[in-house]
Amino acid sequence: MNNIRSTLATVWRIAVPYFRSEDKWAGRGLLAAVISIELALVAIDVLLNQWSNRFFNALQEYNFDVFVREIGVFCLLAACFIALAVYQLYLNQWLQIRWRRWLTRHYLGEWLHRANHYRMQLQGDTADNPDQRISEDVKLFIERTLDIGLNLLNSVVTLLSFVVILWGLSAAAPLHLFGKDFDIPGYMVWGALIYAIFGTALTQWIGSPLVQLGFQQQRYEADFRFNLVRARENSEQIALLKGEGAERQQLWQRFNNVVENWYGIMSRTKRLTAFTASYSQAAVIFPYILVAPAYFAKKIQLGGMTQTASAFGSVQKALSVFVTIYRTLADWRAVVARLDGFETSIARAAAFADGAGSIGVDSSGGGKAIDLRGLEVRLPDGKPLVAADGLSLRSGERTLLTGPSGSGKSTLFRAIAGIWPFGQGSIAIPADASLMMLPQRPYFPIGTLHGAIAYPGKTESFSADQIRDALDLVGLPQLGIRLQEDAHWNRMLSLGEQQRLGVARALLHAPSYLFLDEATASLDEPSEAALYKLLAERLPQTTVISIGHRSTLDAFHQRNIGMVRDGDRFALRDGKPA
Ligand SMILES: Nc1ncnc2c1ncn2[C@@H]1O[C@H](COP(=O)(O)OP(=O)(O)OP(=O)(O)O)[C@@H](O)[C@H]1O
Repeated sequence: MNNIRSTLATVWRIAVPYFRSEDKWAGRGLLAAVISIELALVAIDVLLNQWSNRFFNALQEYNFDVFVREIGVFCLLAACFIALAVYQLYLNQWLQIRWRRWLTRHYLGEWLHRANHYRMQLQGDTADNPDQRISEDVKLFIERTLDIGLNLLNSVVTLLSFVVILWGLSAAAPLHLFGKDFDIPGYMVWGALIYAIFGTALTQWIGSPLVQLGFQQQRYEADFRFNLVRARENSEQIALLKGEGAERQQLWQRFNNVVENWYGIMSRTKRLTAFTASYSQAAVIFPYILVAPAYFAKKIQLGGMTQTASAFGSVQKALSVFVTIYRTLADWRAVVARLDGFETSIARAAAFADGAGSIGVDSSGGGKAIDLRGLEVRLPDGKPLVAADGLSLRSGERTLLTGPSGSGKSTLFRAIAGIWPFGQGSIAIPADASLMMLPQRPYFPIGTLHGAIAYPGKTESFSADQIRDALDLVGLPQLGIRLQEDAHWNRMLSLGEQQRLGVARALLHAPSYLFLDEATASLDEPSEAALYKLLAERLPQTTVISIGHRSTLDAFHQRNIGMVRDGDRFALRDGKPA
């Protein structure tokens, strides 16, 4: 029960913001329309139930006039039913896409906000495969929530309407057994209730493992898909290392998880279907058995019997809603749990960004330098990595940071960029400063070369001439004619060419602080020197902080800072490490 309550609370938390958003009037209007149509459909069911009494009585009495009139009534009811059903589906789908559009934008906004996506990865796998959450789970959540909600609403209203009818019919056809009448008020209603309770309890008992199995299935499928994509992305490395065998084996292992879990689902579903199919077949005949004695004792007519059977069917179906939607319900709960995990993980990542106990980045200061105060950078598990108290990166100065591999140079850059929360102390950044990080492997979105270089700015922020000039400067004039070509540039260009493009990007954006993390390490020394010279000439106002291992870099920097071991961590010292 607690479980159900917490699932419903989560559903409420995920669903309600849309109906309070800027699209609330469209959302509320469509929802109201869909609900109203559902109620109208139940009303038609009630009318059809009464119709069946009149129709079958007319047949039994060979009354042709009534028969013809009732055919007309049926056609009218059926036409209304069809029109309502068509529009209900149409409006329901319309609501789904508007709701999904809003929720997807909301999640994209939160996920891609201030490095939340990166911190979520650092936190472990509470929100594995965010792509699945944002694309598939949002869609399923909306579809299933509407489906289940409408089903439940239909059941409640059907129940209320038909219980009254069935109660009346029970009085008209008293329970007649062994030649005697038993006076049990509403005995058909009780019959339907007992039947439904029995069905629901057994369904829950047989089907409950399906919730967990469904959750796992989605996870294994997403894992398998993600690793296929990863193999595709790294196809060159795999081919060069002749890693196809290893790749096949680990993909196969992941796929085996999918298969094994699927066998579990199959065997459970088989049992559940055997039960639910028997249950619904028995439900067809059960009311006839209950009223047959009264019918054969000539206490009711054929119409009364048919109406009773159909009313019993409606009450029983409404009461057994759980049995019919069990599979959907199981999937839905798995989807709700995943979206809940995703939201929690985003919230934790966001809290980390500005919470206590993590590194604080203050970019509202009025100073002229980036100041590290009491900074202690740690690993996610809390182990100390770098102590950097009192370091000041003064405006216009060019600093080279050196130190052993794994000493935490890149992580220090991440902390300054504000994406590494683990640790304590603060980093003050001048309010008007713009920071740009150039890593060893720059990232280029798939698209035109023009857009890839302008990234993260908009394509139109730079003219084709500006981009061509920058390409000439970094030694890639041959790319000038390919600006409009769509490609996966990270795959197409050599690492050295990508690094030159990274420098072109920096020239165009002209940040006030430029951090180069081995950003030219794949180039030969003369080319690297030429690029550093270019940066000094073209960006004289920019403060440059580089990480690099080559001694030739010294010539382009005024200051050297070394990382030296200090107990269980590294500390910063002016000058090169010994
Ligand atoms: N996401 C992470 N989770 C756990 N440990 C990490 C993570 N990222 C980095 N580390 C660890 O932090 C340490 C410092 O890594 P970092 O990349 O900052 O070193 P570096 O000095 O830049 O090394 P290199 O010169 O080889 O590039 C390494 O031991 C690394 O394994």
